[in-house]
Amino acid sequence: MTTADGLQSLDALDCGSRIRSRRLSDGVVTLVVDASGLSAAERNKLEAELTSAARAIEGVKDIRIALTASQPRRTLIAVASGKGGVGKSTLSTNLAIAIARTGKKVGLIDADVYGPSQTRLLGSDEKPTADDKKLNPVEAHGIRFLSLGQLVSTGHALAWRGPMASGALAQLIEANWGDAEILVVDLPPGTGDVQLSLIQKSRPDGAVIVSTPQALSLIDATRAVDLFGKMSVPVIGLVENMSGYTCPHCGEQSDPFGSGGAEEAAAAMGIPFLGRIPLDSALREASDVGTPPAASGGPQSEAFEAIARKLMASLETSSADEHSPVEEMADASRR
Ligand SMILES: Nc1ncnc2c1ncn2[C@@H]1O[C@H](COP(=O)(O)OP(=O)(O)OP(=O)(O)O)[C@@H](O)[C@H]1O
Repeated sequence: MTTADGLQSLDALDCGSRIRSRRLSDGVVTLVVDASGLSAAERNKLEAELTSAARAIEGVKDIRIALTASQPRRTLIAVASGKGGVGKSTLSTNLAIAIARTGKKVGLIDADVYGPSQTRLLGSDEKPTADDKKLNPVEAHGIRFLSLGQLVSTGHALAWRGPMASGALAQLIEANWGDAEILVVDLPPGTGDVQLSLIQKSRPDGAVIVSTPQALSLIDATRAVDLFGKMSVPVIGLVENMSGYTCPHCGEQSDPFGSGGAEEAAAAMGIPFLGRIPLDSALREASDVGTPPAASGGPQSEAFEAIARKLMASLETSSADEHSPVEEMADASRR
């Protein structure tokens, strides 16, 4: 086989399509190979396969292989709350969509073992397919998503103990997220196994904590902030949901759950306040029928867009500056 034929023969290997460039000069083969999405073991196997094939080419004395990964680094954002029912899933859905509308590729993971609701919120009952035991996320409203709710039949309880729930979460995180740049994870309420497993195994880049304005919810939100702080996950900020109500009939403003409590609590904890989402029956109705307001760009989407902008600005600051304000604030909340 001639040298040129030898180099060309590498294409016939299973991994041949990953070769981005090849050169043979003075008996040295230099290959640039795309190793995107491969585990460490798979990268070693790929390197060994190419080395042995290149060694068989006539006149080859040395082989140099450069493995590159074109896959973007993914930013993992956990959305958490201390208490249930405060609107964590509603925020996760609409925040993910609002970020996607800024041009980012976004994935959403519904890790709420107690009540996965993203299939309803996104109006999709499509089941994910799988390749090589990896789940393929489903598309809806400009984002991709996976939910524990897709893995069980509707109305059936997820009676999972900690390790099972953590295993299922790992399956969702290690799915085929392709070119997704940001993954938003909708966590169950509280500070239990799923939160700990996510923090320990996947190290989120930041956490967004949701609370309603009243004291009981804020006390629990403080616990969630404390958990992330203790585990060195920067708390990006606190969102106040169900804040202020405008009567659709008479237009009177009222505050059924109080007002401004989350902003004060954020200041007291030394973490940023990301904004408030009004209590709005139109938001609940749209969520119930799987038409997330953030997707339409109407009046109900404004609060989510503003929070998405603050969150993105905070992430950009923290990636530009190694010891970012977010981390400093997380440090402050740890002290
Ligand atoms: N700002 C809001 N205005 C009106 N209704 C809202 C608002 N936020 C959430 N809701 C409604 O409150 C209910 C609970 O919201 P959601 O499921 O998002 O909360 P959660 O914190 O994720 O709950 P869980 O603890 O069950 O996971 C839903 O019916 C939702 O539509």
